[in-house]
Formats: sequence, structure tokens, C-alpha cells
Amino acid sequence: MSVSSAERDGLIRAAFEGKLYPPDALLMSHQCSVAKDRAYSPYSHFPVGAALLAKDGAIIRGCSVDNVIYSETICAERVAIVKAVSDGVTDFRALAVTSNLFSAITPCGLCRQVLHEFCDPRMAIFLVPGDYPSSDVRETTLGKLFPALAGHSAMVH
Ligand SMILES: O=c1ccn([C@H]2C[C@H](O)[C@@H](CO)O2)c(=O)[nH]1
Ligand SMILES: [Zn+2]
Repeated sequence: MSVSSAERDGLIRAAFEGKLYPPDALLMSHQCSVAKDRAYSPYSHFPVGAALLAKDGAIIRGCSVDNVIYSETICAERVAIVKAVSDGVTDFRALAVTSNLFSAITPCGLCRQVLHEFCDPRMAIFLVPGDYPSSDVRETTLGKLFPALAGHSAMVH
């Protein structure tokens, strides 16, 4: 899929004005790349960007944030979701994620579990290659990536 920058800008503007609904792979692909450019990755040298599309059309970006205590590094996907939840946004339509790898990456196990807390298994996940738009975006769902759900219903009382 390839678009001119003018078309892309138009889509992004439309989304900011709340007109673009439901989710659009193009817009999300661009937004997660913007997030990737803000990643803090002095140790991993592996910047990752994520973008969540909320049901109301809002876009919440997240970037990976490394830490000198390596285990305290946090993924872009979890940054996006905790940002959203702390701003009162808990209904999502899509997630996009990208890194500099030409082959698209998928969210790690921890992020899948955290996404499962808030997102429907049918929620679209756009896997955006680092050389997008030269290579195509892959679309999957949370349910496909995380089929054996650790249900939390038993924990809710
Ligand atoms: O799905 C992933 C995989 C990795 N990372 C980040 C965490 C760390 O900053 C770097 C290396 O693991 O990539 C993410 O943000 N999301
Ligand atoms: Zn992760």
C-alpha cells in the first residue's frame, strides 16, 4: 500500500478532526512511526513505536523507553496503553506497532497480556514494517496473537 504524503496528511487531519472512523491502516502506520522517532533506546538501539486508535477516534502514541536497569525497560505498546488509561480512555479499535526491522514485529507476551485487559480479542493490530510504505502492513488481531487467554473473570469479584 502506498500513498502520497498529501493523501496521508489529509487522512491524519481528518482523524484529528474526528472524521476518520473506523480505523485506517494508513493513518495508524504513520502514527506509530511518529512514536518510534521519539523512542528512548540508548541501550537496546531498537526503537519501537505504537499507536492506539480509541473508539472516539483519538490516537494515543507510545514509544519504547529503555532503562539502564535493563529489566525496567518498557515497551511502546504498554506505554501507549497506560497513557490512554490514565487519560480515561479504555475503549480501543486498533493498535499499530513498528520498529526499524523490515520484517514487522509483534507485541511481546507481556504487552499481549496487558492489551488483553482492555482490548477485545477481535481488535485489529497493524504490524508495520520498518521500511513502510515500501513493504506492506500486516494485519492481525489480539485474539490471533494471544489465543489461550489468561481470563481475568475469575479474578473479578
Ligand atoms: O514489541 C516490542 C518489542 C520490543 N520493544 C522495545 C523494548 C526495548 O526498548 C527494545 C528492545 O527490546 O524494544 C517494544 O517496545 N515492543
Ligand atoms: Zn512488550
